[in-house]
Amino acid sequence: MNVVANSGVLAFIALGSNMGDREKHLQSALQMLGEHPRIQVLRLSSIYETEPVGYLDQPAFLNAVAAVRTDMKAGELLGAMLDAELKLGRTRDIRFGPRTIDLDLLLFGSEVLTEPELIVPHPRMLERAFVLVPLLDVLEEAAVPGLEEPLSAYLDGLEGKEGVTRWNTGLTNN
Ligand SMILES: Nc1ncnc2c1ncn2[C@@H]1O[C@H](COP(=O)(O)OP(=O)(O)OP(=O)(O)O)[C@@H](O)[C@H]1O
Ligand SMILES: Nc1nc2c(c(=O)[nH]1)N=C(CO)CN2
Repeated sequence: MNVVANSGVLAFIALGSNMGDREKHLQSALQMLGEHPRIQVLRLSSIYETEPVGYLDQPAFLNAVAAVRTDMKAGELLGAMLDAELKLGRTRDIRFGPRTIDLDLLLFGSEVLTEPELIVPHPRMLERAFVLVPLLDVLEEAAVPGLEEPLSAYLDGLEGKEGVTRWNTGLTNN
């Protein structure tokens, strides 16, 4: 266990992979986040296999969401996430295209940030069933700032949610 204990901010991170050993990439990213001295991984959603969205000519993804606690600022947490992506061989070629690992910061407590390099809540999360389905697995105490309806109502209205199916896995955060 690390130093964060019960203080700090509750944040939610989306994980996605559609290249190589997808499950291993999710597992490694989660492990790297958990080994960071200022990040405590609290919960991991179920893993979902999801049809690609945005750029369609690419393999299916595995997606999940982790709930973490940190005493870092949002920008510092994003830095740790980018480090983990780089260590796992992430390159940025095609926008919305294939990737070994993608880590997106969905929510950081109730903060609203609009810097170009960090927008929170994540600007596309409400349009993405591959984010909302796992987020609803782990979201308990966190509210999403600025919502007019419960998060599940946004998922109900989305096309493409049939493309999100539970993936049988032993992957767990325990
Ligand atoms: N909430 C956020 N989470 C992660 N990155 C963000 C966020 N807001 C802004 N960014 C910026 O977006 C940049 C590009 O991110 P990335 O390459 O992961 O985009 P993408 O995965 O192709 O698209 P998407 O963000 O729609 O998933 C990052 O370098 C980061 O600075
Ligand atoms: N199903 C799915 N589709 C995507 C994903 C993803 O994680 N899952 N990530 C993207 C890049 O932002 C673009 N499209």
